[in-house]
Amino acid sequence: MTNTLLVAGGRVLRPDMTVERADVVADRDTGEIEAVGPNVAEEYDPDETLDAEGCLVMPGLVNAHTHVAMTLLRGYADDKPLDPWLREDIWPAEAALEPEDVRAGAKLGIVEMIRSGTTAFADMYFDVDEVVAAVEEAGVRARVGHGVVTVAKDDEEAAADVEESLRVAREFDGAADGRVSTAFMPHSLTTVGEGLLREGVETAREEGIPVHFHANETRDEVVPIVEERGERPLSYADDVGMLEESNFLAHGVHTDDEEIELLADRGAAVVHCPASNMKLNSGIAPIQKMLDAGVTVGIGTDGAASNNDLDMFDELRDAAMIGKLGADDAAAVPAAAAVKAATAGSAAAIGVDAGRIEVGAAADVAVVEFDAPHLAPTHDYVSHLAYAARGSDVRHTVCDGRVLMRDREVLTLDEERVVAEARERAASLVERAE
Ligand SMILES: CSC[C@H]1O[C@@H](n2cnc3c(O)ncnc32)[C@H](O)[C@@H]1O
Ligand SMILES: [Zn+2]
Repeated sequence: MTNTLLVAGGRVLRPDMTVERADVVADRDTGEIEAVGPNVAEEYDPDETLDAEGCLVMPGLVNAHTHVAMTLLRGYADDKPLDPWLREDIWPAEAALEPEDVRAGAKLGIVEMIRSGTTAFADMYFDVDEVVAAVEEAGVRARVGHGVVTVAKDDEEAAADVEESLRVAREFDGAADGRVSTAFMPHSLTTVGEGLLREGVETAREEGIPVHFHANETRDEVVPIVEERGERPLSYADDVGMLEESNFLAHGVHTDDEEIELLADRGAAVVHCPASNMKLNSGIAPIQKMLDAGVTVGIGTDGAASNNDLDMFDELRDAAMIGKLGADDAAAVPAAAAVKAATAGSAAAIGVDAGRIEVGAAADVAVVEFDAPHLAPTHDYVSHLAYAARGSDVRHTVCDGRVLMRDREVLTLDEERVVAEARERAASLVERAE
């Protein structure tokens, strides 16, 4: 007998963005969706049932680029562009981080994500064992990695940082019953020196470890690469071997047409972070052009210090809105494209078999309640997901067939304690940093 979870009585968002009345059955032993259909509930005697009456059952959202523990620095430094923000505020504060801070910040971020229907995320940070422990306890899915920065380090320290990222990628792959996967994560093309970047990427390729990095985020980052190397950043990344199909880069704001073709040709994915790009005034990524070229596009929040929340509903609305401004075309990045990017696109980008309600896919589900005034009337469910719904409309969240939030109560973490601990750790972190 299989151990099953039934999500009953709702409407289901299918991979082609159509919506139908259907029940969803998850096999909790395999963590996969076992059945989807209008009358499948009759065939099962489920171990657990979630009521989805008046709700839309959609794939759990996938936050394809974040620094989850940066929730501790939410609101710590605002209203600056990327470079001074990192150098004057964020990096000095992060230098004072203790492993317990990373655990507390990660738990806070994960609670926020579970509450807003996110079931998987990709994370680049430090003290990755603490992030993994938080993921394990919370029941979500994540691709994690240690972010490498070699600038301002001596040769020995720099090489050790690369080695640490590879070690982390080897050690934690498959942790938390397979819900954790890993990547080698050089921070960016300008913050990691060429020699070590090439060595690290080559080792990662040899061992089948994906690579995740920030790229083409600001004009200030692109210009020196072009001036020093006489080539565009993604041409350099390609030469280093960073545009393989399993690899994914965050931002891609200042990406020209040739670089878009290169991405499409090589198969590396782009994770669009519209809120962070707006807040740091980094620019507008050419997302519609990327979609037209066949590039895999996912969506991420980036860290909570440049967003300032981890709500993927905000993010997919921002993606749809700013996509129109960037393309100077109201038809660009339509609702369905944004929803696809935040689900199947993000899942493909980070390499998890989720992001779609389909038999055999991971049983990662968000059940969104549609009875709030801001969702009435409901002419079009997909339109509402992109332009009107909020994270707080999520009623239940399921990952790997396990209920993480039922009727807006997070079951796997003690929300009050998580928030209190994060407040305490953030206060002492900031004291230590000043
Ligand atoms: C070395 S771990 C990751 C590193 O990235 C920093 N970070 C946060 N947001 C951004 C961003 O938008 N671009 C580049 N780097 C960013 C974070 O503070 C960590 O130091
Ligand atoms: Zn980032």
